[in-house]
Amino acid sequence: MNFTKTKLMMNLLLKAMARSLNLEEGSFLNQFGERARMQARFNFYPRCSKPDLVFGMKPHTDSGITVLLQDKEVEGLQILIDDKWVNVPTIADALVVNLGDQMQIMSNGIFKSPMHRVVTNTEKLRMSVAMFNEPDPEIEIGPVNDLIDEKRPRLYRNVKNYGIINYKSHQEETVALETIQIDHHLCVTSSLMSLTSTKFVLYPFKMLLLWPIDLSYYVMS
Ligand SMILES: O=C(O)CCC(=O)C(=O)O
Ligand SMILES: [Fe+2]
Repeated sequence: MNFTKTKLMMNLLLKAMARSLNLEEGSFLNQFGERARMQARFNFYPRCSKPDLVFGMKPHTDSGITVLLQDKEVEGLQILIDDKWVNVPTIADALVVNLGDQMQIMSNGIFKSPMHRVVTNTEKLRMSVAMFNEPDPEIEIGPVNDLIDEKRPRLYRNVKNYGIINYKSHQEETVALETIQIDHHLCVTSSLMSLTSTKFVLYPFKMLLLWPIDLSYYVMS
């Protein structure tokens, strides 16, 4: 994967996501700033004789927005849907896009940051490449104003350098989002739940998105 091209694709996605919520195109992208971070991680999961005891990667949520190139054949990535771990299918040459906590924050809870993990197996090793795009840690990010109203009050405080908060929570096995969550009356939260359920959506241009979004106007060259 190429850094510049991946960033261009992520920028398009961020604009498309904003438009899908009838927001101004830069509502998410501008919060990433000129000095947004882009990091790559190459994951190697060897075969394991005790896959029921050993994770490839323990359950976590990503911090920003992630584009993942999975192993062509070997499954291993799972996301948590309704308290059940569900395999993310392998599709040759497809990119998996995963939204992290900061997208949940900026969208005031509309886009979900799915809990995910990687399991090992006894037969085959697995590899993946993840590209992580995060807002400039110096920039304060927060829910887009147009997504806050009486029916949908602000769910998160503004925050800077969320990557570090998420990293520390991962080490301590606590939930990072809870540290910046603003608690409201229960009925408000439950009305939001119907909007936020995570789904797999497969698009003709081979992108597997781990959240519901209408990208019908968006064309990849
Ligand atoms: O290897 C994978 O499929 C997922 C890796 C992952 O979740 C991560 O690097 O954050
Ligand atoms: Fe991840």
